[in-house]
Amino acid sequence: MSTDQLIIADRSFTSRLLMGTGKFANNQLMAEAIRASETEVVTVALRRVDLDAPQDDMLAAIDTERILLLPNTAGARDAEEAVRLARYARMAGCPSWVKLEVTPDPRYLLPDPLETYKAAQILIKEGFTVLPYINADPVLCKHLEEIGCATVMPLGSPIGSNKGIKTRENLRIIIEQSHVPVVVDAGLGAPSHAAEAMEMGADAVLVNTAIAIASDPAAMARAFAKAVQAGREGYLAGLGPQSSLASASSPLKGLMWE
Ligand SMILES: CC(=O)[C@@H](O)[C@H](O)COP(=O)(O)O
Repeated sequence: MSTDQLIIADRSFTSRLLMGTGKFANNQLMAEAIRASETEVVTVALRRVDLDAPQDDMLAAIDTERILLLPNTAGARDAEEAVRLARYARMAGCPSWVKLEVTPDPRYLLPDPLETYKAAQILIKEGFTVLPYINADPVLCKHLEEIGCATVMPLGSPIGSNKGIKTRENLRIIIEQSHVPVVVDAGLGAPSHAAEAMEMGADAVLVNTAIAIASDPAAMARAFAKAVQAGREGYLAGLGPQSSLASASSPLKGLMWE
């Protein structure tokens, strides 16, 4: 087993690629992509599945022996709706982990910081392990960490936009300050975006759209997995500093004709 484990709450994971399950053309493509990604955490929108129906095709496609099924509260417009969805998942037998998403505005799907904080407080008191999706706001991240969130999940850019990391400076501060894993979530549209997040020192990334809408989702999932691994290894190896001036790679003194 790799010694470089991602630890979230009381669980450890080898893969640092979390995957969403929306937007796949069918469950078979989704299952193939999940396998190819080697992910160990898959998020599922509570609104999309019937937790009371064990034969629900979508859940059947996920090997829950190996993979943590992380219910998310996608579609919740305020704290009350998010809390209701999380309680429903637990009552239906899901683990007490929840990816908390509160997005009142359907146009940009940006997370509501106040309602997310409020819901996180309630759910943590009720014993949930809470992984909140949030704006890349370093102050909010600190507050969520202080009340006991298991991770922070700041966005790279809006959900489904594929624009990559547009929040780089704030992410840098969040990564520097955080004592819980930082999972860059949303907007990562290409494997290089995921590598960039990992090279910055993010602990993990979450990707859905870019994999689901690729012409070959399984191949794209594999590409993301490699990029996440490469970015992580680059980060651990210690990237050199950037400079606005050039510095020669070969010696400029002692040349043969000198
Ligand atoms: C908050 C949310 O819904 C994201 O987890 C989303 O599923 C992933 O974002 P992308 O679809 O942009 O990869």
